Amino acid sequence: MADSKKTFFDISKVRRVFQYAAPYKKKFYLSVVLAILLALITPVRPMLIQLTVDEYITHSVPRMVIFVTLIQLVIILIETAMRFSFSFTTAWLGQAVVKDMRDTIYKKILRLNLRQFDRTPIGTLTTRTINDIESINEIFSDGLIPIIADLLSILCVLLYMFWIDWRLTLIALIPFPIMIIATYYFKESINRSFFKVRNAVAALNAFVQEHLSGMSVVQAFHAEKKEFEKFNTINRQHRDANIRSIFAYSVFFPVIEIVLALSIGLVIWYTAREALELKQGQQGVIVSFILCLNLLFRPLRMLADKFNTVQMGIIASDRVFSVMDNPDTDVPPAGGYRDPEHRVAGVVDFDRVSFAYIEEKWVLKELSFHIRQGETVAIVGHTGSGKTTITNLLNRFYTIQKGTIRVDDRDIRSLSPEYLRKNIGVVLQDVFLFSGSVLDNITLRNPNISKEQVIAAAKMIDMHDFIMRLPGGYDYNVKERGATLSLGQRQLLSFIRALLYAPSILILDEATSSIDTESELLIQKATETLVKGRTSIVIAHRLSTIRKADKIMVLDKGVLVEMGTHEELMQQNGFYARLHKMQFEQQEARPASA
Ligand SMILES: Nc1ncnc2c1ncn2[C@@H]1O[C@H](COP(=O)(O)OP(=O)(O)OP(=O)(O)O)[C@@H](O)[C@H]1O
Repeated sequence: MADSKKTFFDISKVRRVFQYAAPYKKKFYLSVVLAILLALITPVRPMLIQLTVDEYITHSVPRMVIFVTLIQLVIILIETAMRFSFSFTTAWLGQAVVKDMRDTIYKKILRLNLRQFDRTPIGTLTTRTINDIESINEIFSDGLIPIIADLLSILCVLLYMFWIDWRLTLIALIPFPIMIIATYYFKESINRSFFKVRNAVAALNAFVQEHLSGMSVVQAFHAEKKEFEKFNTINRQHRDANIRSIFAYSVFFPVIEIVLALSIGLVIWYTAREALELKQGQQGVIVSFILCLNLLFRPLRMLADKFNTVQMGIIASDRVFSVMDNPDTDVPPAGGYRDPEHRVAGVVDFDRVSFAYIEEKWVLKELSFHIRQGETVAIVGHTGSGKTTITNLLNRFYTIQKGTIRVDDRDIRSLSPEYLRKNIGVVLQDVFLFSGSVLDNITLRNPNISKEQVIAAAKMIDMHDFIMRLPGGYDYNVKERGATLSLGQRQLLSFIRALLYAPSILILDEATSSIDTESELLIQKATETLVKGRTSIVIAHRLSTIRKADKIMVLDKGVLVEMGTHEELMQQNGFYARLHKMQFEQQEARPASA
């Protein structure tokens, strides 16, 4: 709530949101002009009604009654057309702004440093991109411009009323303080419940999203009942928050009706009294005032709601701008070195590198090693020893705190990340597949890679026949009807991807388990094809890879404890030999469990 108060009239935020409407100036000015015209046309009908009653009905001029009624009809048609254009223009403006803002924020998210994704739950960024930006849309379609239009209409009607009879207007406005007080309490109450509803929706979203992803764990551990209870609690909070806001509306609208009835009653009472005293007709004024009061109350009733909408929009814009202004992007300020003509040779140096994801909790400590061009290096070590971290750092997904990482003798901090990453191919352990065809998942929709090239690469690692056996072959939708590919098959798809990008340096995180025999053999062969002729860093779990590696690096708690060939390290009978005994002898006994 404090947050909402702080940002309510933050003009700088409103201005910044409206900057996004700058490319659509014509639509913006059109909506302002329409708002003014609508305000000016609002008192015309009461005016004509008063004229009809006082002049033509009282003095029995039926021809003129029909004529003025026809004029009224035309005015109603014009007003309706203008109202339609106004609603359409403001909604159009909102949608155009929302589209541009979504593009901007998504572009920004794509460039954020990976560290940001460790800190911010994915759900939060989804909310920023979808829900918060939708609230900003409402600043245009239901908020600021409609508020200005309504206030102008109210002003015009009031001016007309004062012009007709200022005393009667003041009488009619006597019950207004009740309405102002009711509006204030309504606004506060709706605001509070709106926040609660929003939080409840976010909680529901997060809960369902997380638990659907982890459904196998829920079912495997028979946690359905507990999970349902948790869901039920959040669902109840959601219902209660909604009911609170429904209650506020249910009280507010009847109160406004009462105030309107009081005003009309006062107008009739006062004019009737005057008419009796002064013996003169006031029919036209009464009819016209009743219509004016209706025209006054209609926008007033919705004003509190619209103020809330603007307030929510401004709070949402604050959140969206905080993502847009996040300085932690991966593009170095000075651009960085690139050489589009040549690939890097693939010499890698880590020079006394220390790194911590979280301050002072060192994951890598004073790590130094040298990898020659074309060499295959296997990294082994216990889980959590820092193997994946080394590959993250080489890709510059994170920035090191101490030491230097060099590729071909150039500090990677001086290289453009795009150039660096173009030269590094990555095959992850758990390959993420986007919904789409096998082909799209291999090429990542890069138009420079033809289907023929993909087929040639697939043939190189014996995957072509497997893909052709899928329904639709290369067009098979990998996520269709939940028929996803196995871990090994997914990894093989990313082998094809790596082959196509022909990187100078290859990073391969071998899958540890659940690989069927066929995929295991294919992966072994594909690995041999892939590492040939390029510098390769393999986070190794397979004996075949480790034995054939030119060099094995043994990591323990972020420290390089041993380095050498398999034979050398076995002879040393140290950490590697023990690790080998523990992990790999068992594996050797059953090399490819199905
Ligand atoms: N994004 C992160 N934020 C904070 N800490 C992290 C992050 N990623 C990894 N760590 C921590 O850094 C340490 C090294 O992790 P890393 O993933 O490099 O180990 P690993 O040797 O590759 O392990 P595994 O064999 O299980 O994949 C671990 O203690 C881990 O908890």
